[in-house]
Amino acid sequence: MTQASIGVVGAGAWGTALAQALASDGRSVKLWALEDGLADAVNSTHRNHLYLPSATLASSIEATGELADMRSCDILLLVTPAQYLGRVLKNLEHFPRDLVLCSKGIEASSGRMMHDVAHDCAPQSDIAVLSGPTFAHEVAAGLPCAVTLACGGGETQWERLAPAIARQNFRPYYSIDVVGAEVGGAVKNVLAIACGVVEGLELGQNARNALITRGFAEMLRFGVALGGQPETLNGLCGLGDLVLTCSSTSSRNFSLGKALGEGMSAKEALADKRTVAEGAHTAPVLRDLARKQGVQMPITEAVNHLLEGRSARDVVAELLSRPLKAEGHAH
Ligand SMILES: NC(=O)C1=CN([C@@H]2O[C@H](COP(=O)(O)OP(=O)(O)OC[C@H]3O[C@@H](n4cnc5c(N)ncnc54)[C@H](O)[C@@H]3O)[C@@H](O)[C@H]2O)C=CC1
Ligand SMILES: O=C(CO)COP(=O)(O)O
Repeated sequence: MTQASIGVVGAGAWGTALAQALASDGRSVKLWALEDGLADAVNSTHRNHLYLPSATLASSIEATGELADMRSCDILLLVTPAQYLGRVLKNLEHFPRDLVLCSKGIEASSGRMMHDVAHDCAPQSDIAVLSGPTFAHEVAAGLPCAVTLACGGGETQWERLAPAIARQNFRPYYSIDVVGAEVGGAVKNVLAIACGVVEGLELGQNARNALITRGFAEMLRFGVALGGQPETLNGLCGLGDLVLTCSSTSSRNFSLGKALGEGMSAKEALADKRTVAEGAHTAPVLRDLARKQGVQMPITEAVNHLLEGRSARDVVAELLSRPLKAEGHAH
């Protein structure tokens, strides 16, 4: 049987790392890069100097600046920042049967989750979500990791995707819960900003772990309200990614929060960034969706206050002054 041909759309840190993981067994992988000259630089130097300078890339990665070159792919991994997914999909001329969404966020202008954005553009394709605890630089270095691969097309899609995506050190776990997988990735980015603030203010490890646990309760409430399964959020794409991202300055979201906790203004912290801190874009739309669903998300509300310019100390004091309640309370 011939191997499915794979394309990766988006040559930021994560798209580049995914291309590298998939090319690690010598398979050829197409990689679309937006920036002028980046595709040529990747092909000639086997490096992505803009987004992942630490990695040496396989020569079987073929980068291109032309989206039209992705038309021959059987499987496309979509790895743009969440706010650009709709725009890039509109420019794709042809959609393969399998689309794998790898962005972690919610479209701010419409409140749509990524699978809704993709479905609206490509209603004939089966849509899967790949998400989990995966810092790009570690994946690109070939270190082991595991992800949730939630297949909207069910087991038959999994049977197509698993052999194309699994590698010795890159282990996908099957799920059918696309909504749960997307909620995990989108919400953990917002919570990582909050944990960074705790680090920046030097509030200690107890406070950070309280925030992770209470943040997880928010993620669960929101995910279940949208129709996701609790067991998905207990897994790699939920709790697993939350713990990773809330514990390390390798996370752009955690680092953003840390800068805010150290006293930098949101405007300064977000200025002139080539790389994306998705939580800053997701936080307002997540708050609006949660309010619409009647789901309480006090940490998400607090992150919004910070991004709107309130001082980190005031926001933390407000969180700590909330009325006491039962730990397992549903709201
Ligand atoms: N970096 C990581 O470790 C991981 C990132 N992700 C997710 O992957 C997604 C992409 O993140 P990264 O690759 O880290 O991005 P990055 O921060 O490394 O790079 C920014 C990306 O935005 C793209 N971009 C900028 N303007 C654009 C436009 N107008 N249209 C389309 N694309 C545009 C750039 O071409 C580049 O690919 C995000 O949703 C992120 O949450 C998921 C897992 C791990
Ligand atoms: O999603 C990630 C790890 O799983 C990367 O986190 P950041 O986007 O915060 O860097």
